[in-house]
Amino acid sequence: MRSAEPGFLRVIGLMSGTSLDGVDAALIETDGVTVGRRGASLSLGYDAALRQALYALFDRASELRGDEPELLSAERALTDIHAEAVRQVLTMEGEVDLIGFHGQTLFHAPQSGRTWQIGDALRLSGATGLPVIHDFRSDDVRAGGEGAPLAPWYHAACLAGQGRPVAILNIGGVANVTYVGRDGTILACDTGPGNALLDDWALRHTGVACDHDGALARAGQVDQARLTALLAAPFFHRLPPKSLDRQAFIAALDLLAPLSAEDGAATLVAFTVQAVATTILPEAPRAWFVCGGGRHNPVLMQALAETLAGRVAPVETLGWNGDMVEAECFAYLAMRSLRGLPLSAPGITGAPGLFTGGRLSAAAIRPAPGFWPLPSRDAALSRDPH
Ligand SMILES: Nc1ncnc2c1ncn2[C@@H]1O[C@H](COP(=O)(O)OP(=O)(O)OP(=O)(O)O)[C@@H](O)[C@H]1O
Ligand SMILES: CC(=O)N[C@H]1[C@@H]2OC[C@@H](O2)[C@@H](O)[C@@H]1O[C@H](C)C(=O)O
Repeated sequence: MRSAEPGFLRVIGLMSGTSLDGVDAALIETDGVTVGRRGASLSLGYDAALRQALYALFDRASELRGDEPELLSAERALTDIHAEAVRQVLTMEGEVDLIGFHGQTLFHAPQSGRTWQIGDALRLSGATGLPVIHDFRSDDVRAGGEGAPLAPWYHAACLAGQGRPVAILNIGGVANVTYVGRDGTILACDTGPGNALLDDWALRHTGVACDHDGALARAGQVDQARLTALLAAPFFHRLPPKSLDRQAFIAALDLLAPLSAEDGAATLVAFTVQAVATTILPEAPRAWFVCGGGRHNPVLMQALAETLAGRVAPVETLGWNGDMVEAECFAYLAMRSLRGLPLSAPGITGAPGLFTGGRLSAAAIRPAPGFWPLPSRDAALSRDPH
């Protein structure tokens, strides 16, 4: 079925985040400016073998050339899970026009001019018969930006009528915030760790890569001296925009190693929360709406509510699906890329202007009627509120 809205395409966004838990897929209808109907969505978990293969690649990502057999084999497996996710959405939704494929970030070092998301877009296009936009971050980094976060474009497009200043806080493997000021100015950055360190800590101590419902952290005490040491890192004194690699604070696990499983988990939760609280924003947000897997952790949510000045609530309060915001975001960004609309902005990624980004891969595509020709870039830009 075609999108009912003229100029809108039906786009599947695919996100596999830094938590390494799997891939999220979500369909939205959009023209890259306005968000229309949200359609089917689902998550497919990585199996243990793929998760381990990816984790092993993280550890040596900065030295990889890109043609190592174990890298290529993980990339194929990763791509095929994404193709399966698309197939399942197609079964529920019928005709779709475009895919936005984030890929798995292996390495993110914008200060060295590199950000690297693996995933074979041409293979995905061939497997699904759909055009695929991918590699969303490289152009921004080449232009001098952080390459992340990119979700603020989507957060801002979805916010409507909330009292400002307002913040959307995503707590994934890494945490990031979108701040919208009184005058609508958008400022964004990664705030610090999200769940990734806590997942690694839980895996080490319990064999399960998640402190489910905060059970460990709830039973522990924060080690204030170690927390202070962690928060002394220069990152927390930098102004936004700024971004992080998943492994940026991995040494925290060694610092906390002498602690019990419970105290270490409590300290890591406090680390995530204090990192958010110390993020330098123009004004304290009146409300923080939280998305990403961290909002399922009640101990983390309670600590955020006790620490932040404004109201703290899950994005479900706004009628959003907090598990699918990032997948929807990459559908939205794919449409923006297709139309040549900006993905970069000074307040979001620190790029020195407004730039588009992303690449189109199309193998054996069956474009839906009306897909070509695209709306003109100039017409799109003149209607873009950002
Ligand atoms: N019930 C729960 N209790 C505690 N933590 C949970 C629960 N459910 C999910 N999580 C956390 O959420 C994480 C997944 O979050 P999410 O899917 O937002 O991450 P991601 O998309 O990989 O990250 P990123 O935003 O960095 O790309 C899990 O790894 C886990 O730590
Ligand atoms: C390099 C990279 O993959 N960064 C991710 C990661 O996960 C959360 C945070 O760090 C954010 O900066 C970004 O993802 C979201 C979707 C973004 O670009 O907005």
